[in-house]
Amino acid sequence: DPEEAAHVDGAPPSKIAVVGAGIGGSATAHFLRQHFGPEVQVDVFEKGEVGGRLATVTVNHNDYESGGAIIHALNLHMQEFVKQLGLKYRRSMAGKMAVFNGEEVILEETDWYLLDLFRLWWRYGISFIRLQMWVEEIMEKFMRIYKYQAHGYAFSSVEQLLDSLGGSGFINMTQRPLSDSLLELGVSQRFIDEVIAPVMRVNYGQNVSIPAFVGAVSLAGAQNNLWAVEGGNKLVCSGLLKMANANLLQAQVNSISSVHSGEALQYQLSFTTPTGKGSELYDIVVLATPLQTDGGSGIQFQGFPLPFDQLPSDYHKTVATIVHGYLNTSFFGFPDPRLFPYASILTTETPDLFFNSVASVCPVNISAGFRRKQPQEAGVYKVFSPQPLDKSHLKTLFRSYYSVQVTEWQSYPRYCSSQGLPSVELHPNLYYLNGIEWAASAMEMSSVAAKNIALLAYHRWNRQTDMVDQKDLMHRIKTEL
Ligand SMILES: Cc1cc2nc3c(=O)[nH]c(=O)nc-3n(C[C@H](O)[C@H](O)[C@H](O)COP(=O)(O)OP(=O)(O)OC[C@H]3O[C@@H](n4cnc5c(N)ncnc54)[C@H](O)[C@@H]3O)c2cc1C
Ligand SMILES: CC(C)=CCC/C(C)=C/CC/C(C)=C/CSC[C@H](N)C(=O)O
Repeated sequence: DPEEAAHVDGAPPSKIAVVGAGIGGSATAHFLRQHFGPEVQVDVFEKGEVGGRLATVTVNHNDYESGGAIIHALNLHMQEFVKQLGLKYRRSMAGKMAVFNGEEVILEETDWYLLDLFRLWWRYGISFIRLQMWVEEIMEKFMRIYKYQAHGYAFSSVEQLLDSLGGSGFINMTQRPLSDSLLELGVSQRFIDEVIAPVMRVNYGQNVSIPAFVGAVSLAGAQNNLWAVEGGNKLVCSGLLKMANANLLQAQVNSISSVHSGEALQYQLSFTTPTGKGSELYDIVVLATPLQTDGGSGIQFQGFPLPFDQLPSDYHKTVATIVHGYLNTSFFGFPDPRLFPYASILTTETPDLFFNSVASVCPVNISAGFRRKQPQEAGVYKVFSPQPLDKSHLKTLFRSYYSVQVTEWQSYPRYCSSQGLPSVELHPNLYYLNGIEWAASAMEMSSVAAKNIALLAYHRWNRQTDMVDQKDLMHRIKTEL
């Protein structure tokens, strides 16, 4: 029982560990400092690079996002971090988009908004209006989290959090395929195949049977109000760690054991640093890393049972290939590259198609007079694919190239609508931030989870049960003094 956590009443924790310095771990360190105050020691363990899945690669003296790239205009935690850290916004320059079915471009954006609308209506009826309204409604409900968190409310599970935002409707959305929800909404099968499936492929590398909740987040990520952080999104992570006055330890955590001394429960973290092995005791531990069996954190848990029979299932592999070269526009039906008008190409679910998307990308420092290269010039492109591209794939997509850089990501959960959502409270004072990714994986989801876990840890430590899993929060907040 989490409320049984044993510590001397009234005494604050002296040491807290956070495992992982991606956006989730860095934001957790920041919020823990906010809630527990300046005295507590916050140690952040990171086995790789600060930023985790937010990372850049350098091409020709410019840096490009190879992991998490875009942020929604209504992602308020990310917005607030950027403001507090004195960083700058970079508007996402999407450019024109097209959908390719392996043989030809079947759908394209033009310079004429009204023409685009007319074409959408002609081809799909009012599906796109229904879809837009559906995504807007979900976003509006999602935004409630900021109010609840600002008032200090926390949730003990992802289900409780989602329930407070959108009731059983949101929880159902994590359990049913996106395609079912959209068909029920009156969206046509053709629209699902030609528009929705390509968006799911570019964003989550998966198909329209992923759960409706993550599907809606993915569709929000296809709207045109997106931005990124000037200089690279990972700057938020290093900035938050600094602002939190956290100790960053370059170390891989190998095991976490529970240690009881009298009334008190603590956790012993054993870890490996570049110079040797070590171990430390902590009052509170936050795991801000995926815990899946294959390629996950590799942490062993000793002395206490975990609240799941088995670790959450595997993550999906996404390969991000950044190519500096000349796009082979003939492959898309444009023998003359000067007539190729698109900045990004999405793809339909087509057997034998080896890539999910290819897009001309902007460097993270766009202010230095950037101009998107024309297809007849050498440019920098990002290809997402489920498997690494071989030479023949590269030859198909590019006439020639100067450089190729490959990042193989364990990117997001392999979503399936029958899986449940894992617990985020693993044992008293031991929390699992990335449980939220099984609802949807995005920078803002990890940030929302970070705030929730910092609040939850604080309320559990201080036994403030009236601040956890409260019902009817909208009404409560309105009537609070
Ligand atoms: C290719 C790609 C594109 C994406 N695009 C977007 C996008 O455009 N917009 C968006 O919002 N989201 C996007 N995402 C998702 C987003 O990047 C993630 O949801 C988010 O970055 C997850 O952050 P996190 O801190 O929770 O996890 P991570 O970033 O994975 O951080 C976990 C950290 O823990 C460390 N770690 C693991 N085990 C240990 C251990 N035992 N000891 C010490 N350290 C350990 C890891 O090295 C890692 O740094 C994308 C992801 C990928 C892969
Ligand atoms: C969490 C909420 C409410 C909204 C987030 C919307 C958002 C930004 C979703 C993005 C999801 C995602 C995992 C995108 C990956 S690929 C991004 C891009 N197409 C690229 O080319 O890198």
